[in-house]
Amino acid sequence: MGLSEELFDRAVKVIPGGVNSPVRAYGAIGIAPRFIDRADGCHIYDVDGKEYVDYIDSWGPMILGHNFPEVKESVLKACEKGLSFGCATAIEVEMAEFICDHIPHVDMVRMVNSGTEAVMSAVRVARGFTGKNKIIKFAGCYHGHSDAMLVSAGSGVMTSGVPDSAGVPKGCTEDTMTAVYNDLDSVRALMEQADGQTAAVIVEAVGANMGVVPPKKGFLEGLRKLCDEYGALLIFDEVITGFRLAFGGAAEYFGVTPDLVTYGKIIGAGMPVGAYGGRREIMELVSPVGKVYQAGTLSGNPIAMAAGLTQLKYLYEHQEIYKDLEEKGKRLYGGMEKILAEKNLPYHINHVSSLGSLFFTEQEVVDYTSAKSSDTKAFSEYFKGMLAQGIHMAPSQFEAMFLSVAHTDEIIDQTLEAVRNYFTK
Ligand SMILES: Cc1ncc(COP(=O)(O)O)c(C=O)c1O
Ligand SMILES: N[C@H](C=O)CCC(=O)O
Repeated sequence: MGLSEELFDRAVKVIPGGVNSPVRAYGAIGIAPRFIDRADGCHIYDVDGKEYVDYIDSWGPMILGHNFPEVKESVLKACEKGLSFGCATAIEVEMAEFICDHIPHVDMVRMVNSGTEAVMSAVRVARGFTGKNKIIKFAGCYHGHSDAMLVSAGSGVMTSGVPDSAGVPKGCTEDTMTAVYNDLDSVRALMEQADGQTAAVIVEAVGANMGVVPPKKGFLEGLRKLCDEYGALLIFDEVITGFRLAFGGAAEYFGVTPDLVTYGKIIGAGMPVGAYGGRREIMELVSPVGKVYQAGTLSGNPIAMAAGLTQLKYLYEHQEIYKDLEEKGKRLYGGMEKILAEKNLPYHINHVSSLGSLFFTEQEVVDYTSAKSSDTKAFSEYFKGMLAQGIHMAPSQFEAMFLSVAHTDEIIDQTLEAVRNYFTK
């Protein structure tokens, strides 16, 4: 028994499921999770001293790779001044100015501590602004674990086969309507049903919590039009795509402008941060200027701001990174597609730039239903086969693989070799 197994045995006695977030528990895999000691570049090391190529990247924020020197230094420097003041700071103003100066659809932004908080707050603002209550989300899209969003959610909710959560009163979700991803007719039907009472449509512009599901051509543009037609706000949840697909996130990548946007872990470079922002007239409704209450003791934490701002500035000044990530994505996911074809395997790869998923299904995956047709047992065997070869991926069929600039061509080719080995059984 290794140290990870020993730690897991101890953990399950004192932490529900032994983990602080469900998907980490390897629930669908049936082995103890790897307990991680440290990470550097594209590698992660477990407590047993094993090295893995990491394709989780802390679920997205490590765009520059783990332990990126400038980010680490900024954190150490900020720590010397104190860890938290619960008061206004210069760095949070700098962070907000930087985002507002460089993201055209963000005039004002409010920092929070997680993606969950960002979405919960954005939805509240959308309701406050429009004076309407109904929200449309998409089956298989995950927007964190606030009560109103735990309806047909993706990510860990999908992996564990729990369609909704216990403990969420019916009243909290009765205004949440669920549409089919990539299906504009389903959105129009709900808008009609809501009879002018839709406050907002919230969408992951690239679905990344039912595995990676790209928007079909015209889908995001269609959402924009429907929102305008029915007087609803369009919210892009860019917790995964923001500053990753392009500096301006999915909005820039696909050329569609949302009214509100939510960010998460990426703007903290891995520190616990979230943010929501958008047009001035909407954001001016947020307390203390407006009537929509939202607060947070640790919001705008100076250490998190230092890490995040350093990463954002680096990304902005080195935008060639986005072309590089696109190329890396083609090399990895395109390479996997070729291996599947070589081996006559009917499975599907979906990818958008650095995000990708291999689905163990013969169906093209375009929405929640087709994602769910995947053979999760086959995924689980594949996961174990890749882990044994030193490749660390999300332990669920319904999560994305994340590339960083630290994944070199050589590392990607080694990963492809591991994929080929696995399928040469
Ligand atoms: C698209 C999306 N929105 C919201 C969240 C919630 O963020 P957090 O886990 O930081 O609360 C996540 C991930 O967890 C996410 O992927
Ligand atoms: N899919 C989630 C984030 O994007 C997984 C992270 C978590 O919930 O722990």
